[in-house]
Amino acid sequence: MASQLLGLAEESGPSPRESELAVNPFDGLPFSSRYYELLEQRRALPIWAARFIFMEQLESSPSGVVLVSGEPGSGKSTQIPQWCAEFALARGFQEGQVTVTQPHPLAALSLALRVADEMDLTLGHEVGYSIPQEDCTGPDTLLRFCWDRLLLQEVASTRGTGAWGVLVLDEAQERSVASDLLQGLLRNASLGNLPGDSRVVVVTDPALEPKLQAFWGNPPIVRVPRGPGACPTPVYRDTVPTDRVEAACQAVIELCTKETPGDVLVYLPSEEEILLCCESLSREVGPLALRGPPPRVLPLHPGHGPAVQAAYEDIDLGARKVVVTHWLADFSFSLPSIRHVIDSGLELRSVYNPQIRAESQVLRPISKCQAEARRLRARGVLPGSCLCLYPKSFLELEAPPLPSPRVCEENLSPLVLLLKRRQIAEPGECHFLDRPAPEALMQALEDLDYLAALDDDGNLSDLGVILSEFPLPPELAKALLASCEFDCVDEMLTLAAMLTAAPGFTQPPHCAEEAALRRALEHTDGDHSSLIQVYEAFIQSGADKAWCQARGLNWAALCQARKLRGELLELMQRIELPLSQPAFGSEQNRRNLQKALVSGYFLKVARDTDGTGNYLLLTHKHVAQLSPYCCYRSRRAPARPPSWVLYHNFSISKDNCLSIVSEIQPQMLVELAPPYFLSNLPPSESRDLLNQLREEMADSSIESESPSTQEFGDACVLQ
Ligand SMILES: Nc1ncnc2c1ncn2[C@@H]1O[C@H](COP(=O)(O)OP(=O)(O)OP(=O)(O)O)[C@@H](O)[C@H]1O
Repeated sequence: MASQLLGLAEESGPSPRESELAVNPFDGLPFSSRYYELLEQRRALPIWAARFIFMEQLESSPSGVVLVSGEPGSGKSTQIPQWCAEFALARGFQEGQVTVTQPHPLAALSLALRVADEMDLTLGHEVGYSIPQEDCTGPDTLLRFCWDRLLLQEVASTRGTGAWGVLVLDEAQERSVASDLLQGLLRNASLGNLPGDSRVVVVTDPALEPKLQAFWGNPPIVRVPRGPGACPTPVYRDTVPTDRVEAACQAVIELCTKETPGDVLVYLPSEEEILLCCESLSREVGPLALRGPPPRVLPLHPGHGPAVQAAYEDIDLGARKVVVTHWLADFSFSLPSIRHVIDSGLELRSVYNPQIRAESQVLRPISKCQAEARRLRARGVLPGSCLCLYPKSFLELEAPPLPSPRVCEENLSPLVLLLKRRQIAEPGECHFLDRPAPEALMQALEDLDYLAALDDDGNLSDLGVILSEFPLPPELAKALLASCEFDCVDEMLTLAAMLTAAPGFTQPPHCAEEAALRRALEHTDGDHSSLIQVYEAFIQSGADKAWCQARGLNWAALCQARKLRGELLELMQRIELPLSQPAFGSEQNRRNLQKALVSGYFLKVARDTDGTGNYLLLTHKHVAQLSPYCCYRSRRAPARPPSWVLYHNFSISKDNCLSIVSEIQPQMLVELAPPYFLSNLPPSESRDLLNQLREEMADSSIESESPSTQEFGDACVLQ
């Protein structure tokens, strides 16, 4: 037994005198008093009772796989990684470090902070984390928390060591694409870098246990016993409120005025509603005549960044915390002080439709498993409450039992590119927990083929190999590669970072002054150039937060874009791609940028056929409008909207809109898109126009090598 070998302080529970002598086996330093303070809390977690059995199963599992199943908050995410580290330490870390995956980057960061504290080790040294644009690990890191998508990217590309002694796949019930795929690959033993005597621990909510048990072929299961304390019986509303934010605010105020003790957790469907609710509560709870200090209202969603950690802190002792969140806190972020839950029963999720290559924001009931997880958040020794802002029949009739597998709801092109990368598996053959729809896989293969990422045999081409190195959607990676050819790498790097970090305006300006400041950042060439202009102005401002606030820009997202840009630049230098000097603003640069963009985004082109602002998408007969934040709509004296546009996103939710849009010339499309893509377009007036243009351009290039065809002629190297 690993822990017996180590004789860890946890086993014996030393007296204060003994504790002065106990030494942390991971860094050789004496344990601090904080370690013992946290050890008391750890011992009180339900999972502590399963410690012995877990260590035994980890040691002796015939397949090397152990399944851990337990309710939210029972201590799985914080304790299992530490026990795995003890196991690996007893074996001298011969097989490599312990890697723990999380489906949300913020959860990986937050857990690394907590576990480093509990283990009395230094974050960034023995315990680290890897999330987008932040690698807080070092050569001494023994235990790493990692966003699951990053790990998948690491094992598929040449980045990272890829070796681990124990791999913990946490929160399997969330069904992220990366977690499902990693399980499929491990199950097939398709990962060449899987070391000989390594272990895999899959951690889940009990609701997914039977499915995982069958998938993994009956591995040993460690079931975490139920914790002490009662779980409140949910109280249901008779109807679903028309204004969820208002209903949630009123319920919080009622709890506050009744002075019912305990922190409150509010679940709303979207980030937008979380922000509205926080604003409204901050206004309304201040004037309440309460005995203690006013409640602290805290948002908990990905856009709030590392500040979400405040939900765990007790800065203002005695002040009630009201944490407003969404699906992010269904299974992650166990806050022990919560006693009251207010649940809207809904979630807003982005769902991809491969047939029309569009994202839609779908407002839907949460699964029964999520509803139960939310209710369990109010469990505790003190009496709690769970108010459901919907009738009991609502979820009984409409909700699925488990969260939907994301592999059935996301664009699979990046996934297929990764699978093809190390010939890990043919996407059609990979062992998925739930198979994605065949048409979704077909669309992904078709798109990769159009992007020239595949060769004639359907394997990854040389270009495809380079594309797979980038942590970007394939079309954006292609545009970045094309920028090497068209001498606009500097600008495209900025654009790739800005499109990924998405720091654009998402709310209307608050006042005339803000609107004027925003207008000054708009570029006549379209939204893509505006994004570059915003980034450059942000850097010139010295990355100033107040500068961003005055313009309604997300400062944290812009900082993230700056980091990502640096990361992409480093990657390009490492794989020795040619770079080019900045030239933003020149006419030549303008054209080059358009060419690079069209090279990657030719699949996302639309045409306004009659000047009314109704755009017909080229790849299928769908009509869309420009987003309200598009620069062509906010111009003071709008000229006729551009006829041909290239867009970054098409969303078919409430607004059916194209966002991040720039004008293009159809000639450029004819030159830069693969000819068979144009031939395969569904019949339309636009396709006829393009084919006509192609013939004319072919004729004129035979007659004379005109400057324009010469200019486009060098463009097909990447096809
Ligand atoms: N980031 C953190 N900061 C401070 N304390 C934390 C943090 N994460 C967890 N804890 C503490 O550890 C306890 C156990 O949480 P843990 O995340 O291990 O449970 P879990 O079973 O994994 O639940 P979930 O499935 O919700 O993640 C919490 O009740 C809380 O006291």
